[in-house]
Amino acid sequence: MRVFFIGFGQAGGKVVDMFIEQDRKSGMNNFRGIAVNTARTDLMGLKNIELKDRILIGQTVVKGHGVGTDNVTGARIAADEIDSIVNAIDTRGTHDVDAFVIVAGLGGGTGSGGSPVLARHLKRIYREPVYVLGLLPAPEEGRLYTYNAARSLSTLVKEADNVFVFDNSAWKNEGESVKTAYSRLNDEIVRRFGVLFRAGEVSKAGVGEMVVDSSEIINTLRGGGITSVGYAVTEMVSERTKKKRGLFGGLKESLSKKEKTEEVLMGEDKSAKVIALVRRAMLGRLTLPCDYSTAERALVLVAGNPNEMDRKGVEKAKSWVEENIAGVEVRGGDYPVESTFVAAVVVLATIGEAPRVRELFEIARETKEDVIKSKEKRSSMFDDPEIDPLFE
Ligand SMILES: Nc1nc2c(ncn2[C@@H]2O[C@H](COP(=O)(O)OP(=O)(O)OP(=O)(O)O)[C@@H](O)[C@H]2O)c(=O)[nH]1
Repeated sequence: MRVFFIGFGQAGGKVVDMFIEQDRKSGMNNFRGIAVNTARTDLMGLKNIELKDRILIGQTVVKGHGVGTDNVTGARIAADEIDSIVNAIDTRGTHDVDAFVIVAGLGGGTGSGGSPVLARHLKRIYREPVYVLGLLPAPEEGRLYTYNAARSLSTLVKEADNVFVFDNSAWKNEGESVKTAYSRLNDEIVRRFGVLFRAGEVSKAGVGEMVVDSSEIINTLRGGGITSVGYAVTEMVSERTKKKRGLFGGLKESLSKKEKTEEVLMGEDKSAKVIALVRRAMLGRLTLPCDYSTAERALVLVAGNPNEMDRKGVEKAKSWVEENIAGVEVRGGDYPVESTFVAAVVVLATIGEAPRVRELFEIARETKEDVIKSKEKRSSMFDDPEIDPLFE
């Protein structure tokens, strides 16, 4: 899949910078990316996005210092400067792009407020789908972050074609602060979404048996709403690969009778391993912990060495996923890469129930009520008819 990333705000910029780095290292050149921010220093800190692709907005309003966690200002600045953002995207080239992915921390100001505005405009201008990868704040960051994230997320589900959610709090370790966890969390994000977004593109390892096309990813995400992604990885080198690579590698292709029997057993073994890997991906830690049985659609992607791929295994794993989600649409296939590792990605699309999202909205509702009450209290303190102001 050819993806155009837009990193909005500090967190979004950092994550997109890492996607670009990963893409460069893989030599595949599938990703294109720009960063948009109201803070000059955040843009200066990026390493892989070219200087000309770092767009500073809101200079006349915040003078390059960021919007200070005010996402209403973030949204206003994005709306005022939408032409220059879209222009930067256009200049970078969009003719061969399969999808746009906006990445943003939903708890802050610039990315939280700006990403729904940008999603709306991109959807109006382009035919390609517009997805958002939204990072949820940890509760310890305070109620303002939670309130911002709830407002941003509720707008994003209306404006974007689908929202991938990554919950920072689900991924930081017990006792660890979210700030010290960032680089580990970002590695996790880029690893799983990198495999997903690169699917369908021809890698050095060739073409897969059951190739996942970008249209399958797009169809999986068609239902909108929010989506969570599972991932698992294992080292999986069959005896045959080892033998081929080993001391006698290349000397003989014909296997003895005993070895042939072993191959058949290994075939089944490979299939069982693929199924186990996919189960681990879906039942393990998801980007957003959720009730997977409420997912409307799913995509199963197995990436690894073509020798270790097993069509039957992928098919059985897809059936297992189908039995466990609400809907019946499960797409999937393999994706060959030159590696001794095999990774499974399970996309649980259009989820109906995620406790963290419910909690986020609950806290946001209470926060709004508290803010209104304290405003009323403050204004009543000065609201004394006996005391005349100096002038009206
Ligand atoms: N996963 C992850 N989350 C981050 C990172 N940096 C910030 N966040 C989260 O993103 C939210 C804040 O968003 P930022 O991107 O820093 O804010 P911004 O969009 O630049 O907006 P302002 O700074 O208010 O102008 C918080 O909930 C942070 O926990 C990061 O590198 N990785």
